[in-house]
Amino acid sequence: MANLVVEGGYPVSGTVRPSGNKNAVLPMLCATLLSEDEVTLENVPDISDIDKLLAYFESKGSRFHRDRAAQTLTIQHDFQAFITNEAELPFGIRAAVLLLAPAMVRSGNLHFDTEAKGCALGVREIDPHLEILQRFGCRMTARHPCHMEAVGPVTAAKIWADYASVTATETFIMMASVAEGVSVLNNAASEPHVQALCEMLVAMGAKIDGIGTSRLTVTGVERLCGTTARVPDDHHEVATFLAIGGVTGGRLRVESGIGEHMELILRQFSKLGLEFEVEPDAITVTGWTRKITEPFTTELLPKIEAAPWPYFPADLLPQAIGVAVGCEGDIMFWNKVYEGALGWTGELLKFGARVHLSDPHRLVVFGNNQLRPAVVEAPYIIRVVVALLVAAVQVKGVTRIQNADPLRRAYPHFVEKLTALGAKVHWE
Ligand SMILES: CC(=O)N[C@H]1[C@@H](OP(=O)(O)OP(=O)(O)OC[C@H]2O[C@@H](n3ccc(=O)[nH]c3=O)[C@H](O)[C@@H]2O)O[C@H](CO)[C@@H](O)[C@@H]1O
Ligand SMILES: C=C(OP(=O)(O)O)C(=O)O
Repeated sequence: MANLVVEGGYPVSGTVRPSGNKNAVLPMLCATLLSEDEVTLENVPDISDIDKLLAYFESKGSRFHRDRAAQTLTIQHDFQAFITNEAELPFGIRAAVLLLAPAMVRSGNLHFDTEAKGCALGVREIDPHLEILQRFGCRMTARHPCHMEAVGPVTAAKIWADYASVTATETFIMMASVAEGVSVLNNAASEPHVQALCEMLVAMGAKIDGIGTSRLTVTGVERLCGTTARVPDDHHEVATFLAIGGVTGGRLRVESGIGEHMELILRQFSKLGLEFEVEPDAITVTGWTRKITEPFTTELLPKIEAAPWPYFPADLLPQAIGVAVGCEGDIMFWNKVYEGALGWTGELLKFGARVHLSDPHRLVVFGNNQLRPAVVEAPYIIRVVVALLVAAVQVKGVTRIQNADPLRRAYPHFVEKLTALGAKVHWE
């Protein structure tokens, strides 16, 4: 495990372009297995989750060409190699669960361990995925490790999900795209990455209605063809750059055309005193007042709530908490998604921040802290490493973030990018 050493107090300024969204490229890459043709992905981030998926595909004889400098990846699968499903699914990444649907379509028969956990945010359920496979006509014949087999052809399903799960929606979309008949998912997730998967599949010949809404209707097709698809820029990385620029007193311009996805995100960060200039193809953080916006309703504590899209994303709540510890007022953070996503906040005490974990979902951050550099321990949660970094860059002195490796799962060359913008940060 590697540690990050951060010397805070230096403005992070300039212009930067974000990378492709990890949570978009992963389902897009898994969905390439639905076609026999070559698929090219553009704006592919150089992250370790991709390396793990490609190692899996390589073990199955898939051919690919990856140009890291050009950020492109061309891949083609050998369908025959998937008939015996012997390769182990990758460990330590949630996206392993996204291989279940396309591998089942290819092989009709799947042995796997339920180890598709990813970040340590609480229980990472696999049940919704298994239920979707069953509803499309697969049968479970063994548990732990699990064995599933297709009973006949994949046939359409009408499902009303318990909750809007990102990866379970993606599993549904992949199954439904090639199932016989018309499938419907109610309570579908609609995150930008879910939309990106839908758009790629439509370009491959899939018939999907309701993209970006909570009800998806998919008419299955016999064959999906090859395509070239662009991975959308990562709205998490855009927001992270803006947060870091703002709390360091920098003026940082992030160039990207994903402004349509940023409105609510920027409004929540504005509650923390960050100031922005928005142009069609760029967002610039121009200042940080440190003042929390007080609600007109005086009985209310200011709050930022994270929930499935179009709410503020759970994957951005830690970064917002990292900003809040430097503010002058009090504010509550509410993670309506994960039951284990705020346990790490005790690490903030080491910076001298005062925080109160009301229950597993709600945290109050108190203002006017006298922050100091610290040695902190990152859990296996990508966004928490970033949150600790957001806290560290605003404090003069040297902070050490131990076990910061999860950063490499989603933020390509992040330390190099920050260094080029004036931050003092390095791996040790
Ligand atoms: C590879 C990938 O894409 N990972 C993302 C995906 O994970 P993933 O698809 O695993 O996350 P889900 O959307 O399934 O939600 C995670 C958990 O939150 C709970 N839950 C969620 C929604 C809800 O309305 N009620 C509820 O209780 C459930 O326990 C669920 O297991 O979406 C998460 C939520 O945006 C993100 O944090 C992850 O980065
Ligand atoms: C939680 C995350 O990822 P994963 O679901 O892949 O662990 C994340 O991207 O913040």
